[in-house]
Amino acid sequence: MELQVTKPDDWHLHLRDGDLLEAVVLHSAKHFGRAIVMPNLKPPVTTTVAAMAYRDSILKALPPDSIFKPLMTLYLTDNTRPSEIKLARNSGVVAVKFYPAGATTNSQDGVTDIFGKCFPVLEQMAEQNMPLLVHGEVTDSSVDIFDREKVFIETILEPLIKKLPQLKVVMEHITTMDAVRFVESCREGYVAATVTPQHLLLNRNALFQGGFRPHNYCLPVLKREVHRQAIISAVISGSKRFFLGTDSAPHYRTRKECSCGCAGIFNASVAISLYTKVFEEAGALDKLEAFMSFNGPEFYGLPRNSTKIVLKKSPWRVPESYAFASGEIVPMFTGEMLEWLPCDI
Ligand SMILES: NC(=O)N[C@@H](CC(=O)O)C(=O)O
Ligand SMILES: [Zn+2]
Ligand SMILES: [Zn+2]
Repeated sequence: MELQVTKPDDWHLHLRDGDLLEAVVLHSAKHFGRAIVMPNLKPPVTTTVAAMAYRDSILKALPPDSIFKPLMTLYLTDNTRPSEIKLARNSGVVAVKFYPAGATTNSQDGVTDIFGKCFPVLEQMAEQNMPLLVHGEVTDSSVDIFDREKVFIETILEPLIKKLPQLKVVMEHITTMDAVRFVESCREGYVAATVTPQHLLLNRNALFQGGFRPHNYCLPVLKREVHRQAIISAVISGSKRFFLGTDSAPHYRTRKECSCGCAGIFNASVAISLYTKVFEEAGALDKLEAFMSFNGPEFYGLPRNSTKIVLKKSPWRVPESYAFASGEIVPMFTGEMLEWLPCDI
């Protein structure tokens, strides 16, 4: 069996820099046309100048014949100025990322009060039609880690959208039925969400299957089965509000398997196979192409990719790990068999 689809894009991706960038970028460039590249480097990409330099280093890490296009983002801080947004827009930066300070990997320079100092920046973004990409979790240590997305929606996102209804917002890597309901309740074309393979295929039991599984640890953390089911229903509904964002977030094996392991799952090499598995198992392969290749560009006001890929039903085994001179990276579904193989035409 074969399925032809328009080449997908990845609307949420971590490419890192230095050795790690060189190690992972080809996995994304192989099957995705474009990717929104997250700015949570050390130090973070807070200026247009830094975003352009980062873009250059990504392009340099690609083979000369690659047509993969990195779409750049800025990391919002309490000190970002409205003038930086204008500059970013004019330089081709596509979005601004809002990390609540302390919410996830390399977020310590993130925002402490979105309704305070950042507000003029958000107004400028709404004016420039620049989307705000959100890591939607509160950081309050009194809020249970499994409730942080829900509380973020209630205390930050709902009031934010009320105050600035013209601002485009993407709720990244949604994990709960609360997020699904929230996104569905907002104005189409203004609020959307990315969905990862891990939040479609794994519930929180996957963190503790026969022992602790650090390679299934990401943020927002995996949730209960009811939430996973709600996210599947959302993506197979055909709604334009949901689109592909892998959140592929590589960390070396030594940084995952240790006493304080990093959050993040590397899935760039398996993502298309895994999304296809989800849609096939839900009997919704007819909705896969819009989710992978149409809804994202439409939200961002970009054209669809003009080339196609083929998904072949041809079983293959996911490597146990990818070894590089700089270290080893363990992919999602390590060592397991997958049914669908994405191929270029
Ligand atoms: N998802 C993760 O668990 N980690 C991401 C950060 C993020 O997307 O929140 C990372 O950069 O490692
Ligand atoms: Zn995040
Ligand atoms: Zn991410």
